[in-house]
Amino acid sequence: MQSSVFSRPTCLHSQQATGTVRAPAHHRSSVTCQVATQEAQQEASSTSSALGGGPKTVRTAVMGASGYTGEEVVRLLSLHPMFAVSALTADSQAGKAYSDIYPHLVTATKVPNLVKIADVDWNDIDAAFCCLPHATTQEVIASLPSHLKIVDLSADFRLQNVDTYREWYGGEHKAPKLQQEAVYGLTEIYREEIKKARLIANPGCYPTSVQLPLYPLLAAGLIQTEDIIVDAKSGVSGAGRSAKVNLLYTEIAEGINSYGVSAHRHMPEIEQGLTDAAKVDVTISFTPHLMPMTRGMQSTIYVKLAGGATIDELRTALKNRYDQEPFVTVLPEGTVPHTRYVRGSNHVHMSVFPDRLKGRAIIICVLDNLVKGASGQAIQNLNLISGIPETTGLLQAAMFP
Ligand SMILES: NC(=O)C1=CN([C@@H]2O[C@H](COP(=O)(O)OP(=O)(O)OC[C@H]3O[C@@H](n4cnc5c(N)ncnc54)[C@H](OP(=O)(O)O)[C@@H]3O)[C@@H](O)[C@H]2O)C=CC1
Ligand SMILES: CC(=O)N[C@@H](CCC(=O)OP(=O)(O)O)C(=O)O
Repeated sequence: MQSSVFSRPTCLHSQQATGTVRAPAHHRSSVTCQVATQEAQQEASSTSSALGGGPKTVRTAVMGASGYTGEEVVRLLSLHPMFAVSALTADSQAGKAYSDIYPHLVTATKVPNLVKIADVDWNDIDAAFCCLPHATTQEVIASLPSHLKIVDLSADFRLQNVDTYREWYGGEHKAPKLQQEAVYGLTEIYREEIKKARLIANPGCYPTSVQLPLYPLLAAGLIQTEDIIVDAKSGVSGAGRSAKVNLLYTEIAEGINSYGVSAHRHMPEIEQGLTDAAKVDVTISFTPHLMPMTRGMQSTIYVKLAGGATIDELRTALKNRYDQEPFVTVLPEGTVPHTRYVRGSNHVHMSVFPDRLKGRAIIICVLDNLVKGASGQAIQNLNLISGIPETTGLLQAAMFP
């Protein structure tokens, strides 16, 4: 069993000296990368898989591997010492070699060809990443054998209330029992529940970028539960790889547009998490925008301070909450987050600013929609439920410039 899906050495970090330097939080994303990658990999190699106490290598299947999030799982697993890619599925692209559809992964000579889901031998698989379009996933997952650990990247199991699912996704939930079993995979918030889970509902990209900053602030009563306004922006890869006219270069370049105005299906998902934090109903105003960039996401969030709280208190609360988190960095006062500083990485950057309007704050949070917004967080969650260090295979710094 191979521990890397690539045929050549892919990580120079594994040849570098170890150390125990811990950088200041705002530098941590890049500075500790070389050290921590090796530490995590050594720790991972000495940890038995929690998946039945069987082989150390976890044999994974990536369903929907011809799509963008599936590709991102395969790309990230090239640096993962414990997860092997043992099956790749596709629909229209089934039958092809992986490098035929993703030539940048031409060195991934050890990955299997794309097959239909029905042709996977699940006896040879320990865990699955489900990267299928939402509403197609419920029946697929319900049909899989129960020994599998599953991280579902679609929205199908995120909403705990199936009535809310019907309202926003336009149909009855087809696996309501499984829905009750699913654990929402916002790792930094629900880590302990995730460790014990078999089925993870991986969060949406927008919901990750809104809940990570707001959850601790609502839980601490530092911001009001009303009049939360989220202005969010996404790169085009957020819409997947399938061909659509509105995603053509000619329709995207040199302009931006809002979509899903007052109606985007991520609103109930975000409200579910924020309500859990505040312990009272929270509603938000949320408007997403499509940006002429390939990947990246920014949520600019306008909130009202609660009970005389100050901007410094908000910043301190977030810093304290995320100080030990390897993937979440609260930037120093006055520092503006940029999507380009998290591009290709599992890192989240956030910052708190005073609004010119008294009693209000502006919070900005950025991430890569395909990594922390999807496939990176999915691997982080499977690391957790496999009993290996959560950072395994994920500590690479952002691609810049
Ligand atoms: N893109 C992003 O930034 C994010 C996406 N997500 C979610 O992740 C999931 C995957 O998204 P993404 O990778 O962007 O989507 P893509 O459209 O890029 O890929 C979809 C994949 O699913 C396969 N597929 C489509 N229909 C079927 C079917 N009926 N049966 C079996 N396989 C099928 C496709 O196969 P083929 O190509 O062979 O036809 C392809 O491999 C979605 O639920 C999405 O909402 C979540 C967070 C962020
Ligand atoms: C740019 C773009 O189209 N983004 C997608 C969101 C990303 C995503 O796929 O979210 P889910 O996992 O919830 O489906 C959208 O707005 O529907």
